[in-house]
Amino acid sequence: MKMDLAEDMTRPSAPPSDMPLPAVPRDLSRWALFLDIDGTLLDIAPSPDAVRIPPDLPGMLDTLREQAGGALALVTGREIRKVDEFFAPICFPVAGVHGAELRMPDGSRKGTPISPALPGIISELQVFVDANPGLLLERKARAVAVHYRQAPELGDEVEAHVRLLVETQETGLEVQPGKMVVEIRPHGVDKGRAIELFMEDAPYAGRLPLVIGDDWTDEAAFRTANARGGVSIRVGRDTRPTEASARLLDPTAVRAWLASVLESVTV
Ligand SMILES: O=P(O)(O)OC[C@H]1O[C@H](O[C@H]2O[C@H](CO)[C@@H](O)[C@H](O)[C@H]2O)[C@H](O)[C@@H](O)[C@@H]1O
Ligand SMILES: [Mg+2]
Repeated sequence: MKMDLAEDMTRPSAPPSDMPLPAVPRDLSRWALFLDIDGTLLDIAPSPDAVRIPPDLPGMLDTLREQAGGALALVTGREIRKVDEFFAPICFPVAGVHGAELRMPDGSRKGTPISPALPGIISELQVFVDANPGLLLERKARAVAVHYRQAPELGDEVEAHVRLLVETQETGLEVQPGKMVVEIRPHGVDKGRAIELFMEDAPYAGRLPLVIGDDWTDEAAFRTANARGGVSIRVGRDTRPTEASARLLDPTAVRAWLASVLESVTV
């Protein structure tokens, strides 16, 4: 059975001593904020559509964006259309599908081509999921995810099956493991590269990236933040290796920390 180390909420709540809590930035004009969604801003739920959006979260993020001169983006494995549903009516700049879709602050979009191999892989995965109760298929335009949260004992089998489909032929796709999920995303994209693209232009250019994330896909974003002298904050209680330099324990702590950032700049 796969270990979902990144989110075992039953563990004691003390952070590892070598990972400090992040300092609260006082001058938001120096920072560009890049925030992951699932497991960071939102608590993990039993299934992708069961997440709860805290009612005050969209407004708080919007105020943060305003206080940061617009230099905030959501960087997520979700599709942009799903992010818009979550935060409606507010439309944030977004890197969706682990960086395969981008919406810039002016509303312009960039996206990687859809792999011609994807429809066939999705059909095969649907058969696999139908044959294994508890598995759930999440379809995206450029990607697909097999969730095993309701059948954790199938984690290894899911990953092996997905790797077989993706890695034994030329697909232009890559396997992206996550929390109780194995995803397939376009080759050559990651959250770090997405942040680099945002950082090329106003209002992000010239600022320091501050990245908050909780999962394997966020490690590329942490590397980008670190390489640019920014701050990388890992969310979680476990001790798995990470390139982040600071830690917050869970999404509740993230939301409280972001509220404290706002307080420190608006007082
Ligand atoms: O990059 P993120 O914003 O963290 O998105 C990563 C994936 O998150 C979602 O799946 C995860 O959250 C679900 C809801 O809490 C949970 O049920 C699932 O087990 C997690 O893997 C989402 O469904 C994926 O599309 C995202 O790529
Ligand atoms: Mg996440």
